[in-house]
Amino acid sequence: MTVHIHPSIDSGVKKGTGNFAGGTLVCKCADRPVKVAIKGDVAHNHACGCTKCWKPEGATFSVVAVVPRDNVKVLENGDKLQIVDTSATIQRYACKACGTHMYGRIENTGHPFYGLDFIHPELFQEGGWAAPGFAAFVSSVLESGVQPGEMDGIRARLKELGLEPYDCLSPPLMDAISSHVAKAKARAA
Ligand SMILES: N[C@@H](CCC(=O)N[C@@H](CSCO)C(=O)NCC(=O)O)C(=O)O
Ligand SMILES: [Zn+2]
Ligand SMILES: [Zn+2]
Repeated sequence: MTVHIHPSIDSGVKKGTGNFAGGTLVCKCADRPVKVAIKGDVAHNHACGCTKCWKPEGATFSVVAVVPRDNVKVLENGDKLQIVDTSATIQRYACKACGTHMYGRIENTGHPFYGLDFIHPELFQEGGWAAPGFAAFVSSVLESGVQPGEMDGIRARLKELGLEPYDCLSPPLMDAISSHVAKAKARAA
């Protein structure tokens, strides 16, 4: 059986150019699409199996990356944006008309990833952004209706695509989170 992960990587992960200067994210609306300008390339691009990240129709995973929040600017039709879940750590700004998440922002200044916004690079009207490098929250796809018996095939396909599967974030990102927590604890002691 064919395992579908995400339309932008199902036929292979396309390498970034290494010098992507940024571009414009565009939602799916034919009328008055929301446009968001991003300066510079994305970092920590990954496939995410969590239930909160936006996935295009039929995808099992999202593809999501981070950029500095100061590099994100709503260009057009920002009146169509609304926060999906104001209680979530990542406040995802989605188009009210088509549901596409345009960027996700962390407002908690104490969060390890404060200062970084989450975006979906497939929404760039330009190509060449840094490719996804791993898969995160893989076991979480079970929360979206994937059957346990499908997990071996999903993990095997992710490996085949060169996206090492993790059930949380990648080791470098988990290390960054724990280092941040350790420093915060040391400061408070
Ligand atoms: N099993 C849960 C996991 C959700 C989760 O913790 N998602 C991560 C990663 S999102 C980008 O990689 C997270 O940081 N979430 C914070 C938030 O979404 O606000 C599920 O699947 O829902
Ligand atoms: Zn839209
Ligand atoms: Zn996610």
